[in-house]
Amino acid sequence: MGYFEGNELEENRRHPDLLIFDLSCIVAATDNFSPINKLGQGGFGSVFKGQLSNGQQVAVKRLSNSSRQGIDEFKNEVMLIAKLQHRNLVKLFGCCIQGEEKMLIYE
Ligand SMILES: Nc1ncnc2c1ncn2[C@@H]1O[C@H](COP(=O)(O)OP(=O)(O)OP(=O)(O)O)[C@@H](O)[C@H]1O
Repeated sequence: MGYFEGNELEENRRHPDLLIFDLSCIVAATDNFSPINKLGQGGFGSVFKGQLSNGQQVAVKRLSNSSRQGIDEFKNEVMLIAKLQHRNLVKLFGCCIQGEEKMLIYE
């Protein structure tokens, strides 16, 4: 929770469905970011297909180390997308921030 403090924590409370995923859970879901599971590549980094232990299919957007995007931009994207829920947009399930790893978990 260290990254989500003050106003951000308040935002997080308004979006109780937004989950903070454990890195080990994402590693297991994507078979350690196996190239076989790669869905595509964006400006932010690679996107991987994954399956959570409960069977839920997810898309994991992994910030590449070479990306210039920092923790502030990452937090902005999480908070912004969380507010942009719409039937025509993929749902943001949550994020994972652990060490150098920053990821967005979408439907
Ligand atoms: N939720 C998802 N489900 C299935 N495939 C996805 C999903 N999100 C992204 N992808 C795949 O990954 C690719 C890259 O997605 P991403 O959103 O990172 O890139 P972008 O929006 O094209 O670029 P940028 O990050 O510069 O805005 C997409 O073109 C798509 O093929």
